[in-house]
Amino acid sequence: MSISIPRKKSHSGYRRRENDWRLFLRLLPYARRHVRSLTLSILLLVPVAVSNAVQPLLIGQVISLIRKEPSTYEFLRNIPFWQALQFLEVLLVITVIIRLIFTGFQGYLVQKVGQQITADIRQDLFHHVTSLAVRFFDRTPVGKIITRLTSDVEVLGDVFATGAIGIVSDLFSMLMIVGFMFSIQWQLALLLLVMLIPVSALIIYFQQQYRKANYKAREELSILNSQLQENIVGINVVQLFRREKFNAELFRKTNTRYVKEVDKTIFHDTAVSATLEWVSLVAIAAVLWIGGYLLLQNNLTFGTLSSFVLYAERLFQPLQQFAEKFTVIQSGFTAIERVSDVLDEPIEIRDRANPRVSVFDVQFGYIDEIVEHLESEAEHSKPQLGEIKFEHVWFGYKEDDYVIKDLDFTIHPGEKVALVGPTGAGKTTIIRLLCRLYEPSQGRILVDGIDIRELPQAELRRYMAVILQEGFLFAGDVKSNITLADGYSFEEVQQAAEKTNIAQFIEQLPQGYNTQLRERGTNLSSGQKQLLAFARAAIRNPQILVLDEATASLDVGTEALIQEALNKLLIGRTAIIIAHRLSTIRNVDRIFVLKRGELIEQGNHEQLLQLGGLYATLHNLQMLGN
Ligand SMILES: Nc1ncnc2c1ncn2[C@@H]1O[C@H](COP(=O)(O)OP(=O)(O)OP(=O)(O)O)[C@@H](O)[C@H]1O
Repeated sequence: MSISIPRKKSHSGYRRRENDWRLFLRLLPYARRHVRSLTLSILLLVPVAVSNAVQPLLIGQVISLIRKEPSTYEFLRNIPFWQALQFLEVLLVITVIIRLIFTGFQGYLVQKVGQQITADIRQDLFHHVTSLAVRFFDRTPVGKIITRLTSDVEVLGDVFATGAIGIVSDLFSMLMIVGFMFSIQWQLALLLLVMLIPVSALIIYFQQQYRKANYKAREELSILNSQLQENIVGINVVQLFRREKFNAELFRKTNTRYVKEVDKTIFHDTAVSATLEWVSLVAIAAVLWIGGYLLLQNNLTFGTLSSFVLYAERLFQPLQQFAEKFTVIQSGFTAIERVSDVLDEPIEIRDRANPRVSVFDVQFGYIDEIVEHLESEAEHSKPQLGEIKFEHVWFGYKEDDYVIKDLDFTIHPGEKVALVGPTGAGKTTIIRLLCRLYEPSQGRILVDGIDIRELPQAELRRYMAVILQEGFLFAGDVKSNITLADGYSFEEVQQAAEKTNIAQFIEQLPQGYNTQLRERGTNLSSGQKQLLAFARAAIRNPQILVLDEATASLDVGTEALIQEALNKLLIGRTAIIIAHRLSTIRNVDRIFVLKRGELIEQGNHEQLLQLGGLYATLHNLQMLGN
């Protein structure tokens, strides 16, 4: 178990920082599905922004009116004082009510849409990740994928949940305020505007720094989660080999790095708030200083000065909110960038757009028909389907490092072939290639004369059943672990269990077929898990059966029971059996002996013994062992 996860120096944050605009465009298809709610929520921001900008003006007018200053609007001067005052107060109350109601409703709407968009993205990510080729999972730590699917998507949701979309309204508010200010008194308006420019530049700088730190923090979080996941999954090894202290130290180091990066984000975030805090006070002081001077010179009324004191505060207030939201949006962009990394991961193994053929078209319409056909005639005639052909197949997990070299063989319908060879010879790899979990670098693989790349993957995998050494079980009951949501009836499940001689074992479980299994089947033994894997294969009536060390974890008694069931199951089907214990494959039709990815011997047990090659050596060694 390796705990250290290579830390890429040039992570994609540096490698390819997509510009924000392009990242934003990635959200558009999702936003388009909720276009009405989104438009409404943006439209609602307009009256909120207008009310916000109008309030200081109204307050200034009230003061001017009371002090009978010339800056009072003409039409207010022409109506009785109390009526004018009432008019301004009513307007003020209306603006307050508009802000109150619309802000609340808008917030609710945006959050609701945000949650839906987040759920859509999460769903797409899940679908995409589960469609990716095994190669992707070979190189990507699970924790990293989980972080992207959970917390990165969550951060994206925060963009909506915190109302960061209201950034539009903050911008609009600022524009409205600037407009109103210039309409009242241009010198003071200019003063505030000039102050706004360097402050905005400073904020943009801090935000950029924040973004960089945030990307790194998210990367560290991925590593942290990977370590966590690895330690939990491998808890037995961790405890048996007393790695707790050592792993805790590794974890502490990553944790410290994570906290350091988060600290940086906090620093840049608070730097923005602090800057804005004092700038808004300086702005008020500047307005009072210059405004006071103008007032003393009778170039400014008291009412207008009051309006500007309020404007100075309000101009920086949206900027402050803008900065806060900008921080959330920056994290959101980081999240889109990271989520996009996964979404952009090409699906290496795809079905052809128009698959030319279907394996089921060959002779029968549907697999069950094939099986029915086989079961009725199997005893008497040789099956016609289930041929496997490897044509000069080469393959390497890494480019040019071939682990399968020029494999060229045909397995005839109904033939039972065993793959033997030393550890690492490439036996499992052959199975993976046959199931199209990986694609050959050169050559092709044919099933019943059809190149497997021409077949939809679902059909190919329905045509064959693979039983691995480690049966994987999902959380759920025994029944659903056999059907795997394929719509088989309870009777069929029972029949499959009986066919594989495991019905008795299932009935002994506390609730029989309804016994709940824990995640990864931790409440069953390895042998018991394996038994369920046999039933899972049997119910599917596969034409090709692949057993990869499938009986290795069974005790001798159970193995004999399963072997008997297997013998029945194998009738009329092609089978590939991987086994290390050569005694279990003595009766197969042909044995392929592999060494470093090459097929070096083939024949039946007797022939190979006579040949006196690698098989004979392995056989003799095992005989000595017994
Ligand atoms: N996912 C992988 N990524 C990179 N290399 C791999 C991967 N899986 C297997 N290999 C390498 O490919 C070679 C063949 O492996 P394979 O699992 O096919 O051997 P095998 O014959 O099934 O071995 P065993 O008998 O131990 O199960 C080995 O050298 C192994 O290290």
